[in-house]
Amino acid sequence: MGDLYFEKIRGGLIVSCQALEDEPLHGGDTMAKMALAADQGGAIGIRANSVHDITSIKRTTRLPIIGIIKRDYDDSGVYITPTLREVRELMDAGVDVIALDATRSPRPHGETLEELVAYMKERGQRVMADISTMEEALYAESIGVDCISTTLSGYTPYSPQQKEPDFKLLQEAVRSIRIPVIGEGRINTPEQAAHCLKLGAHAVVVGSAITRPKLITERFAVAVREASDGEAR
Ligand SMILES: CC(=O)N[C@H](C=O)[C@@H](O)[C@H](O)[C@H](O)COP(=O)(O)O
Repeated sequence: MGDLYFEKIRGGLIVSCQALEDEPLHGGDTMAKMALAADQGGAIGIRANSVHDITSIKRTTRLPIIGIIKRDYDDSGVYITPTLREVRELMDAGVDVIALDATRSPRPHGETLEELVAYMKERGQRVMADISTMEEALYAESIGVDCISTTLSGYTPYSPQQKEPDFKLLQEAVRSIRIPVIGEGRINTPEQAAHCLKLGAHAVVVGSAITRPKLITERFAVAVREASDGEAR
């Protein structure tokens, strides 16, 4: 029998509920309320950052959780679940899947992706590899992760920098990889989310377009300003 988790999320929308310290919605039970709204709106899963948010989301909804801990270490650009310390914290909190940076960038303290994946798999923990290129996707699959997500395309210097989701990477990954491929990153409209599924994504993760009102407001504000400048001319 296949993994029930992947059956449950097949063809569904996962909502990323995150607000960092410098964001207006950070703190309290705000992300739990976001997760409840996502649940009521038809999401089939949540992606969340930090033990605090994960614990409060678990009190509010029973949706399965992809957990991460974003932590900056001085010597590294790797910030999504960078080291064993964050992996252990997430395993103690209990999440359905741990997502981690699976790019080529060196990790803090000389730790390696391979070691972290082996640690989790030995303990029966599902792992999602956040990748930015096909090479990283293939490597992550070869070391035994359970699924990959296109999360980091556009966030490494060697991946395409674009406003749109990386449909090309998604499509190539779906063609070449046997484990589930999740579409994630800059999916800003329902049409783009649907397109990811048409390309063969197992599920999609949408964050900012649903749970970051400051960014959503900025998009409207820019459009309105440009329209009113056009009128004035
Ligand atoms: C690059 C990075 O740090 N991505 C983070 C990963 O957890 C989140 O900040 C994103 O919100 C998430 O990936 C969903 O993407 P978007 O918000 O574009 O829908």
